[in-house]
Amino acid sequence: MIKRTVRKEYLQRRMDIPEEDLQQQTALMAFNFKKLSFPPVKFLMSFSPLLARREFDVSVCEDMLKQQNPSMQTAWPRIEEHSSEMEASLVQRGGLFIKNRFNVLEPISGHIIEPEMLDMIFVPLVAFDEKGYRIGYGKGYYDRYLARCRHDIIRVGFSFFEAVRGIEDINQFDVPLNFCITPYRNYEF
Ligand SMILES: Nc1nc2c(c(=O)[nH]1)N(C=O)[C@@H](CNc1ccc(C(=O)N[C@@H](CCC(=O)O)C(=O)O)cc1)CN2
Ligand SMILES: Nc1ncnc2c1ncn2[C@@H]1O[C@H](COP(=O)(O)OP(=O)(O)OP(=O)(O)O)[C@@H](O)[C@H]1O
Repeated sequence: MIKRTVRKEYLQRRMDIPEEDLQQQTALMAFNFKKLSFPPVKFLMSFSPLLARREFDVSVCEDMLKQQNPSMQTAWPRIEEHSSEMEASLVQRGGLFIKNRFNVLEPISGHIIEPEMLDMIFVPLVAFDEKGYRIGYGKGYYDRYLARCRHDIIRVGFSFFEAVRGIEDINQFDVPLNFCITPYRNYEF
């Protein structure tokens, strides 16, 4: 299947999940995330989920990582006005967030850190395949950003659904995940 077809199908499947199942699956995914062990994480880039579009709520997983890495600092993506670039903005507790043009909450204060600083990144996705390639909303923000990160950054995705068999139109810009957490299992690529 090609990205466009998979994107459409999985966005719809996500919207069709009943609310009570969503909560249960979120709990299972947090439980699965907890089973993984990672090297020390000093800087994490998380994301503010678009709950209306049924993105996975990463906050519990952020808290788990913070417990394991008490000095960890968390950054959130801030998109640029006139390009398809984004930056990691480091925010302290109580920092202010405001909705951007895609309705995503992003920090208005905080300072931008270099992508090379990040040890781990939670990557939003619509679907992923058996090799760890992911599909987002199709704007390429994450592929552009991941190209600027260290090669050993740990890329973690979360999906309510299992991997699709294979995405046909993968290109040289697509950066695969290292892990994808689903309610049923953890994938490691
Ligand atoms: N929670 C979250 N934060 C994120 C992303 C994301 O996918 N999820 N991004 C990942 O890139 C970046 C923001 N980019 C986004 C790009 C498109 C849409 C989106 O909803 N697109 C609509 C079309 C909207 C339009 O064109 O006006 C769509 O797909 O229907 C959302 C975020 C950075 N932050
Ligand atoms: N590193 C890059 N440099 C230049 N263009 C890029 C880069 N990465 C992706 N693109 C372009 O961005 C567009 C969107 O890519 P793609 O369809 O893979 O997005 P996506 O992975 O679904 O979205 P996202 O990364 O925002 O979640 C494509 O036209 C792709 O060629």
